[in-house]
Amino acid sequence: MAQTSQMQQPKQNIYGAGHLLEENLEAYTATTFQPVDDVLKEVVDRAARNQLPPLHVDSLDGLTLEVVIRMAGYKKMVEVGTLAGYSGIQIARAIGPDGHLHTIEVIPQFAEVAKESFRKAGVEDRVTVHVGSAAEVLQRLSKLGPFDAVFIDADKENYPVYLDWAEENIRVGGAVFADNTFGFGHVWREADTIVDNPKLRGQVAGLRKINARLANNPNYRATILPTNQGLTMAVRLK
Ligand SMILES: C[S@@+](CC[C@H](N)C(=O)[O-])C[C@H]1O[C@@H](n2cnc3c(N)ncnc32)[C@H](O)[C@@H]1O
Repeated sequence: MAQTSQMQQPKQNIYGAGHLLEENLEAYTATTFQPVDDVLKEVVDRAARNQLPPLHVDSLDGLTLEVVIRMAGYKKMVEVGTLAGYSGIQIARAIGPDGHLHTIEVIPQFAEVAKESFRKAGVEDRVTVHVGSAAEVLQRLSKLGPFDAVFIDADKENYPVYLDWAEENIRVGGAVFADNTFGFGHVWREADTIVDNPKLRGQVAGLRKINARLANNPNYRATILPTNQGLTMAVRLK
């Protein structure tokens, strides 16, 4: 049918699942709300020149994170997964000059790129970049808690480990944010049905666990923003 043949093919992500947001709406939101300013664009370009993978938070999710953190007035935050500092800059802007962000990156080269990003964004005084495996660094950070919020955006398989830590180290009224919680379009599947891609199977298993845990924990009120990547957010009630 003519109408069908004129329809745009849905965009595909790296695992072949479609993006949720229709392309015209995606273009409209990007033009209107302008989630990527010159500072963030420079980070993306410099990260590419340094051959970092292009895995920063979806630009609209990053902006949402910034706006929600500002609304809540959070000041003391932890980020698991720094990469080049893209989302870290948005968090740092949101917490303001009297806030502090501890961000954790396992690859030293990425951490160096991120430090440069924080310098260039003028937020280096309010950000500490910790180099190391998140599970280990988090244990050391416990003594600085409790924290207002944690943004989980590293190895998806280990999200449940990071959620364990977050549950112990955020205050009542604080929040857990987790990125990519649609599992690249596959989170609706039982993980063990993903037979052809063991990495994705592990990622989906981790993501399904944290979504279910947050959705069913009476100490939290949780939702998932239905963006292209899925952004889970949960506030601690008690
Ligand atoms: C999706 S990227 C983070 C993107 C970043 N939050 C942003 O939006 O700009 C995930 C990052 O987590 C790091 N990472 C992966 N496993 C990790 C671990 N076990 N501990 C700490 N960092 C880890 C990766 O090296 C990568 O830089």
